[in-house]
Amino acid sequence: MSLESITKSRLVPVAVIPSLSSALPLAEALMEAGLPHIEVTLRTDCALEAMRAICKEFPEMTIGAGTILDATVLPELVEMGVTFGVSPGLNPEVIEKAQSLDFQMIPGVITPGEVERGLSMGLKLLKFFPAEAAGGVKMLKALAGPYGHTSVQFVPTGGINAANAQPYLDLKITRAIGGSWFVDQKLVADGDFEQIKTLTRAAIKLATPN
Ligand SMILES: O=C(O)C(=O)C[C@H](O)[C@H](O)COP(=O)(O)O
Repeated sequence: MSLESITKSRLVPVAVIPSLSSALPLAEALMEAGLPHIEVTLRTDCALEAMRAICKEFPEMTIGAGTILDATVLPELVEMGVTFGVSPGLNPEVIEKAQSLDFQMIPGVITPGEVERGLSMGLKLLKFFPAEAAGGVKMLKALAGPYGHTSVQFVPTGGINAANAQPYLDLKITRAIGGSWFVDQKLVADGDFEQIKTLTRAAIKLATPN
């Protein structure tokens, strides 16, 4: 499976799943709202099981794993049908292992040095993280100067919400934006999937090009 639905919607939902019982209702809410993909962060004990359940019940969804901090988890992700991985930083060991498994990683970068490290490893899609704290749209625009003519694109993530998303989306170098504001951890924990659907529909409206 490709990243087609991410490229089309320009939106990556970054979810923290507190308990296994929330996994399928969350995936269903995203599907019903019109977003057939999810990034599940590896920050909770049930994250792997949650991804396995979503892969099984929603084979039409594109599933990604977030917060990949070491390479050892990668074979299991591939085996269960996860399509892409996201990490807060660029860890060459993780990238090399992912490449050997033909698994797409979207590592986090901020600085020109990190961008070039990614380029030298053949990566075309990088996460700009933590976007707001690291200079936001201004920083990303500055990076678009020397790197805009290459084929690299970014997924700005970190501190992005409905109020500040638009200027990121307006940049050609932005493939998609990532965020948790419409799949908020508290809403997931409270089981408020109706509100998640409402926020997701609004986020899709904001991000999807006309
Ligand atoms: O751990 C990862 O691999 C991540 O993907 C980090 C997340 O992108 C951000 O934690 C989301 O940031 P917020 O939208 O501000 O909640």
